[in-house]
Amino acid sequence: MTTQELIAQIHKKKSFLCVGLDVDTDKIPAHLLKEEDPVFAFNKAIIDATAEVTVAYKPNIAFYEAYGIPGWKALRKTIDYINENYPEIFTIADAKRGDIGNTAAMYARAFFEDLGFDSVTVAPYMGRDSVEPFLDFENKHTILLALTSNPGAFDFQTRDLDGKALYKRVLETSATWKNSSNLMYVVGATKAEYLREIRRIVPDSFLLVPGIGAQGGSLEEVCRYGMNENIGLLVNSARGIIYASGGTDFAEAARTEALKLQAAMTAFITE
Ligand SMILES: O=c1ccn([C@@H]2O[C@H](COP(=O)(O)O)[C@@H](O)[C@H]2O)c(=O)[nH]1
Repeated sequence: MTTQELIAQIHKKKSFLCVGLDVDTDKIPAHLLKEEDPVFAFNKAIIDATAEVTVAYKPNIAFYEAYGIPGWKALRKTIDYINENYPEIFTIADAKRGDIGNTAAMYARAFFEDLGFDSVTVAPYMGRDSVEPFLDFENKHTILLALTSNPGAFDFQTRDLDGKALYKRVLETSATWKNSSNLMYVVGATKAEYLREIRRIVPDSFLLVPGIGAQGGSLEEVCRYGMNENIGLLVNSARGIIYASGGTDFAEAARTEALKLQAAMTAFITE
């Protein structure tokens, strides 16, 4: 998907909501456990209930890898279901990969070519040659970890490197790489106060912002400091939406939560 198509969809749906599909079989409604593929059954119901107000889905790959081969099958069915039924929706493989160049190229093939995701999250710490193989793919997007939502972000990312915080070096340096227009960045909603500064460095890039809902980040602050003239944000919520109810009404409850977030987002979108 092109960035322009993503922007058009945001304006059409008046939403920049990304729903996280982080499926834990200990948390899904008990009646689904009788299904042949409970993870896919859960995702399908969540997707159908939320697609109208959602512009991106983000399965975190850990939640599929944890179930071995059945988990990978559920992931493939999920991405195929989205691509076949909701091709206008942007898909993110939250895999946080990063390795030497020839290995990175295989990760890129796995997520972009084989699975057919629009984007993948990548850790920047092995540097240019570990990221550029992802950037070679046209109309595919590499979402680099910049300033993450967890408390451990302060262990390294905000530390000084030659007079500048490491996360700022990541933003500045990556922007000089080949095909850097295919880059987006992860910035945690719990770090909203950094967004003004981040926007000075990457004014035009899309930011994937996890950390509202269960992690306590503020949507209002993210919008106030992080929005650019193309909106430029994909705000993710997983647990706050997909586990809104543990009963048979789980999909309806997820839709209600997604609608609440979309309504809050709409207020920030000016035509
Ligand atoms: O900095 C980061 C990077 C990624 N994540 C991921 O986003 C979701 C958040 O889920 P919630 O349930 O809405 O908290 C999850 O997949 C994380 O691994 C993040 O939280 N922070």
